[in-house]
Amino acid sequence: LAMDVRGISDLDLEKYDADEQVKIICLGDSAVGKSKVVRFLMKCVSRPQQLSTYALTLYKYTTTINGQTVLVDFWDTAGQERFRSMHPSYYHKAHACVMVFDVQRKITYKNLPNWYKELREYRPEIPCVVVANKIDADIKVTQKSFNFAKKQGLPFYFVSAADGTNVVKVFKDAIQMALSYKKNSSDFMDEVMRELENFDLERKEESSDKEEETQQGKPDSA
Ligand SMILES: Nc1nc2c(ncn2[C@@H]2O[C@H](COP(=O)(O)OP(=O)(O)OP(=O)(O)O)[C@@H](O)[C@H]2O)c(=O)[nH]1
Ligand SMILES: [Mg+2]
Repeated sequence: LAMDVRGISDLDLEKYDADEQVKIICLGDSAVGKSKVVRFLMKCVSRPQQLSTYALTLYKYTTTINGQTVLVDFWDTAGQERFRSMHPSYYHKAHACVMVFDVQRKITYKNLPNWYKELREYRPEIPCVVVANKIDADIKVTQKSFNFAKKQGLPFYFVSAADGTNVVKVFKDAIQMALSYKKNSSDFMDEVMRELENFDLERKEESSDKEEETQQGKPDSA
């Protein structure tokens, strides 16, 4: 699977003439507005593409950040969150997460720690932002305090997918964080992936050195 994902990414970078690629995922209870937020965003970007399967919609677009062309893969699920848990492949190699709740439904806020816990099981260190959506329904909610984000040290945004308040800002920030995460990543799984890649290279080098080695005598066996 890892090989496939890597293969596809490389093709994409060429196809889109991009310098970088980030995968952003979205978490939160059903009907909080995850899809509406990303659909609003797609109206603000150039050349958006959409690939849908029964369980997942993948949005792709390119954007320029700090002079670099960044290919953004945004993953949105269709209803899997009703089962309170996402398939592990959803988290695979994600670089940032946008966690959404509905300011009009307290239960969706109360469920944030559950989503956060699952995220951290798969991706211990990726940047995560918290989105309080549907503020258009009652602007007074922006005076309320929602302490979950502060307690976890996560950026927090009041958003409306209906009128677009802060939508572009959230994603701009999330992409920027994803890029700097990619640069400085120390997630355990990423380390493992890097080691595997290096291991592959070492083995290739080793086999081309083989002839030389046998002539010089067998190295100490470990
Ligand atoms: N007033 C208002 N309604 C919104 C907003 N965002 C989403 N909605 C409405 O909330 C409902 C659910 O929105 P979706 O985008 O389908 O929610 P979702 O999180 O993708 O839901 P699932 O795909 O079922 O998990 C829809 O009726 C939207 O029109 C918003 O910012 N303001
Ligand atoms: Mg949806």
